[in-house]
Amino acid sequence: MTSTIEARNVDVVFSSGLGGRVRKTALQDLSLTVGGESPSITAVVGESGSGKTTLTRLLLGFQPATSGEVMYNCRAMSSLSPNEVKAFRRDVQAIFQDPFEVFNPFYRVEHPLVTPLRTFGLAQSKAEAIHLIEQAMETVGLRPQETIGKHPHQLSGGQRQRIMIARALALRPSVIIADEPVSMVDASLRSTILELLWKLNREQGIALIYVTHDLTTAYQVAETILVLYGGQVMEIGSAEDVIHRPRHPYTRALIEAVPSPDPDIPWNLGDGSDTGEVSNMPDQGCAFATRCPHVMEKCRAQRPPLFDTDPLRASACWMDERTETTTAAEIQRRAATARTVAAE
Ligand SMILES: Nc1ncnc2c1ncn2[C@@H]1O[C@H](COP(=O)(O)OP(=O)(O)OP(=O)(O)O)[C@@H](O)[C@H]1O
Repeated sequence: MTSTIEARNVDVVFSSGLGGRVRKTALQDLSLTVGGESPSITAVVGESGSGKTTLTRLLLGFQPATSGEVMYNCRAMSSLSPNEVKAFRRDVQAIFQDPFEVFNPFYRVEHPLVTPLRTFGLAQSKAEAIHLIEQAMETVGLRPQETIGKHPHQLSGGQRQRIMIARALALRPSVIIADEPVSMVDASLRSTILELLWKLNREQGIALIYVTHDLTTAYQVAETILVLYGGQVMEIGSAEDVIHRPRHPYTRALIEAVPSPDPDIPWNLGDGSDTGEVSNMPDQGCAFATRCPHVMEKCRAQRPPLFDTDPLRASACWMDERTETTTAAEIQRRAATARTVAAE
């Protein structure tokens, strides 16, 4: 059983301009529960300005609700004592979009990991902190001996993002809120990091909120999808229902806007399949039409049509390689190899 965070009918209204006369409702009547008995992955999907960052800040306790309440383990966040707030700060971790912004360029990359371990009393000495950091780095596929001691600019964007995930992990959280964690990494690393988040949920029972503008990656990893527009929940339901049986016109419009690798083949709507399995997807849509385990299976099988259509997107499927940096040339090389396999 993990901790529970619950937003109950929350409004967030910002006042700005002269005398605070300009009012903007960033979230309206929003309710959402994560964690609890069966911790899962909840994706919050919305376009720019829909209120994703405001929701992230609200759930992290950085943004007060104008009305409604955010509960942490059934207690109103606004009523937590300083010690309870400290426990919350360890238990609920965040991963942000830009892994460079979080680092201080003057410190070595392990600095933002050592400090919270000491602050939260999880390590009694620097040596113990380093040991915990090494473990967390290994969990996220980093080699500690090649990482510790470096400065942020000496690592790739993907490595920096994994350090941030390692930082979150080292604090043994029960909830992680990942705000656009893959929007600044390339296609290949995107899959690796999404798979990593997926594993953290499955193997360590961490509840995850995955905030994204990208419906396709939401579908790949999440059990529940919440569609946000103009600060309001347009739709919330199981990933299968939201994608295959969208109820709200806005959700349908979002789905229809997802580009297919083959422009002549629609992504998924229209064939009436209700199986819950993803068999209604055209082969060419594999990279975006499948959820995490299916993606891995299909891509390990190197399905030829996928690689013929769009090498860049297809590269997102290479889940079993922990690629540190993937250049465009490498993607082309992989696509060429796949085409050769297809020809044989
Ligand atoms: N501090 C603030 N003061 C006034 N308005 C704000 C403030 N923060 C956010 N807003 C407004 O609230 C709305 C939601 O903003 P928010 O940053 O949550 O959206 P978002 O979905 O995260 O967008 P993006 O994907 O572009 O980051 C926007 O219209 C924004 O201009």
